[in-house]
Amino acid sequence: MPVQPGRMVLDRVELVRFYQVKPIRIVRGEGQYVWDDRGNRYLDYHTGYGTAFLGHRNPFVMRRLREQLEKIMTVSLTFENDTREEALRALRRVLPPYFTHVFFQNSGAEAVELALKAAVKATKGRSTFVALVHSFHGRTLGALSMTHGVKYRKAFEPVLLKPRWVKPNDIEGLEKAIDDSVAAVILEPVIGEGGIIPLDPEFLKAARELTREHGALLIVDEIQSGFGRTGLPWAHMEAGIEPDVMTAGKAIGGGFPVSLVAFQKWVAESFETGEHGSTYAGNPLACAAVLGAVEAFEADRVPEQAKSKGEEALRYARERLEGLKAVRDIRGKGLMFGVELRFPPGKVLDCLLEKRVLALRAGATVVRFLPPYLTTVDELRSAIDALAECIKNTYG
Ligand SMILES: Cc1ncc(COP(=O)(O)O)c(C=O)c1O
Repeated sequence: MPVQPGRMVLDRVELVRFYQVKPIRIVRGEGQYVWDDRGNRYLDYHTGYGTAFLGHRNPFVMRRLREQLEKIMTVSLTFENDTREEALRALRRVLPPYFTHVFFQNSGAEAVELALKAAVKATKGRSTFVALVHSFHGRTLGALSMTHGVKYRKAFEPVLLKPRWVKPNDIEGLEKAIDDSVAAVILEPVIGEGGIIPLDPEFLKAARELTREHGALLIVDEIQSGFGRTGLPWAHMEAGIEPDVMTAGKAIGGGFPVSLVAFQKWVAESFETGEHGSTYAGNPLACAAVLGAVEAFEADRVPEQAKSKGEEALRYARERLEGLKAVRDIRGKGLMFGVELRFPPGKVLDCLLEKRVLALRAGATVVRFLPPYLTTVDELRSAIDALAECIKNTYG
C-alpha cells in the first residue's frame, strides 16, 4: 500500500482497546494453570471468562480436535458430517430430555440472538421481552438490549429492543411484567457478569408458570452457569422447570469457540428452512470440541466434582472472610462464586494476580471465581486465603 508522506507506520496493526489489559503475557495453559512468558505459574480461576472450565487443553477435547484436524475443518450445514452427528448423539446424553433440538453457533451472544428470534417466531410475531436487572446476555444489538448494565449499553442507546426489567427474585414484579404481548422472559439461573446472583427456585418456577399462562417462552441463558459448573448439569434443573429454550456456550467447547441453542420440539418446529443460518455453525472442528467436552463431562463426573468442591469453597470462604469489614456478602453455586466487597474490587484483583491467582470482577463490587472443575480443594482454600490477605492489605 502507498504510504502518505509524514504518516508514521507501525510494524503491526493495533487491537482496538475495548479491554483493560493486565500486566502479564500468558503463553501456555495446562489444566487449572497458566504460565506467563517469564515462566511464572498462575492458578487460573478466570479461565477466559469461564471458558476453560474443563481445564486448559483437556485431554478428551485435545484428542478429538487432533483427530478432526487430520480429517477436515469445515463442512457447512448444507452437507452431512459424521463428527457433527456424533456430537449430536453426545449432546443427547447431557441435555435434559425436554430439549429435542439444537442449533450450533460460535459465541454466546449469537446463541442469545437465535433464542430471541425463536421467541418472536414461536409467538407469531410478539416482540416484547422481559429481562432481569443485573443480567448480561452479550454485546450484539439484540443480546445487548437484554443486558441491563448501563456501562455496556450507554454508547449504543437507543438499543434495538426495550425489555421490561424485573429485579432478580421479585415474583410480584414478574407478575406485573408478563402479559399476552410478551414473547419471552430471558434470564440467567445464576446471574454471572452482573454479580453472581443465584435465582430462587420459586422465582424460576413462577417464571415458568407465568410464561406458560400467557403464551410466552421461557429462555434460560446458561452460557456461564451451564455444563456442570453449578453442581448440576444445567443450573435451571434445581427448580425442576422445563424451559422452552436454553443457550449454552463457554465450557461446552473446552476452550474452543462454540455455543448452542437447545429447543423444545414445538419451538424448533416453528422455524422454517432459511429463517436462520450461520457460515461456521456446526463446523466439524467445533463439533469435535463439543464431543470431547461431553466425554470429559461424563468420564470425570464434572457436576458432582463442581458440587462438592464448590460447597467446600463456599464454606471456607465464609469461615475466612465473613468477619472482614470490607466484605458485604459471599454467595454462589458450585464452582461459580463471588465475594461482594464494599468497594470496587480492582485493587484486590491486582493483588491476587501478584499472588499468582487469576480471578475476575462481576458487577461493580464482586470478586468472582470461575475455577475449573479439576482444581483441588487445597487450591481453592489457598486462593481464598490469598483473597483474605489481599482484602486486608487493601482495606485493613
Ligand atoms: C450469561 C451470558 N450470556 C451471554 C454471554 C455472551 O457470550 P459471548 O461473550 O461468548 O458472546 C455471556 C458472556 O459472558 C454470559 O455470561
